[in-house]
Amino acid sequence: MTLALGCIADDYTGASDLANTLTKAGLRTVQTIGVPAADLALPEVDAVVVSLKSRSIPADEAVARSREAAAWLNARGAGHLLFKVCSTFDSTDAGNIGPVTDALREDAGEAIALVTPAFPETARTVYLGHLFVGTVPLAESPLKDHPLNPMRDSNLVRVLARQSRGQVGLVDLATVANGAEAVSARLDALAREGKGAAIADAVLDRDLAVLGAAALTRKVSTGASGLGLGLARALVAAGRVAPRAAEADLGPAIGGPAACLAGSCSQATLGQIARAEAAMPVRRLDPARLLAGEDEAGAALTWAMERIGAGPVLIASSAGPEAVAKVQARYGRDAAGHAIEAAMARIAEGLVARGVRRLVVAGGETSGAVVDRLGLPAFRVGPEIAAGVPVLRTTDRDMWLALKSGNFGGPDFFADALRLMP
Ligand SMILES: Nc1ncnc2c1ncn2[C@@H]1O[C@H](COP(=O)(O)OP(=O)(O)O)[C@@H](O)[C@H]1O
Ligand SMILES: O=C(O)[C@@H](O)C(=O)COP(=O)(O)O
Repeated sequence: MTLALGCIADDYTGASDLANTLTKAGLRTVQTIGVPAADLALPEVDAVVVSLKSRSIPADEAVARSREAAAWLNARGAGHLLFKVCSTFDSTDAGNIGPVTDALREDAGEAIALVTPAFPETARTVYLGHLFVGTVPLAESPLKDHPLNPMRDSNLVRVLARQSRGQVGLVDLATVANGAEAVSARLDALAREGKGAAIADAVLDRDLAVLGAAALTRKVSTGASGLGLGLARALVAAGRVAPRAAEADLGPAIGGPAACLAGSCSQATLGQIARAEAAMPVRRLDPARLLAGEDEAGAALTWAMERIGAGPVLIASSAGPEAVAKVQARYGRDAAGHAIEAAMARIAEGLVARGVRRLVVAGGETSGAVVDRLGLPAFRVGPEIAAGVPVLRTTDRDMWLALKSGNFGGPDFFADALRLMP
């Protein structure tokens, strides 16, 4: 298998978002969980997205895992490596976007990497290096209150510079408007000035096509699904991939009980949980009881099993910024996050042990904890539920999943997802 595109995603929901974008653009794509075993049987594909859970771990560990993934992808002939990060640039001043980009770029012998989280389809645009989420700058968006990585600076040149060893430059929209050659020339000029990375502006899909073509002339780039779309279009335009329609049939219906788990505290997910109350029973975990050592997970599982015969159920830990701040002040940010993720993973394991084969999970870290606990090796990509969220089918057993980035999906996301998981 020779890969046209090798991708390393820093979380599992981000990986399925990218796999969805690449599939829609005509690339046969598989999403693996972690760096695959050497003997993992994979279908013939154009792109592999290796999902890591490396967004919120120490930078040196994120670098080591990303290098392992790069080695696996390079061994399969990956023509270009895309490091997939969040379209809201979720990270802290300690990393990990800068350190991983630096490491992958240096290993590939490149002087500079193009970096852009722009993803216009989900209203993430970058202008003069400033990231906008919808109509507001990143630092005024709900991401300012993210439980793990509050984003309080919209200027990504500054944000990335704080995480990087070298300096960071800008490829502005006026340059992007002049086409891929102009972008490449600007990258060369910035590299001569000693810059190791450059944030690239993009506000429309056509800007992504330009950035994809420019990125493809180098071995490594960093971005969200938007850059994935640009790279996919460039690969097709260059004749390096023959585009194909997405697989229509991922296998027979599975049926049986279905459940949803939500650990994201994003505004979008909070609204989706509120809407789900009209459609299914909803159980809210009490983080304070859970962190005090009470068996909240066991109680939620018992609650679920009493109801699941009658239809899907939703279990959520999600809470608004004030409640999250209270829990974090008492137990610590990371300890609280990890304990809640572990409880969600335990609930998922219990549900699957009791026959659930249709599972929707909201939240990147939450999805990572759940999928790791279930030991799922890889997914094939099915139909799109909402922008950035596909239905997934496990490759080693009959199970449907949807891994939803906290911020994505329409108001009725949970019901929308279950409708596409027969
Ligand atoms: N009520 C809560 N209080 C504090 N932290 C929470 C609460 N509910 C969930 N969390 C934690 O918040 C984090 C949410 O991150 P994640 O699952 O990646 O969602 P998103 O996709 O919105 O980023 C997780 O670590 C989760 O365990
Ligand atoms: O690029 C995006 O916005 C998503 O693909 C993504 O990475 C979201 O991360 P979470 O919100 O943590 O799920």
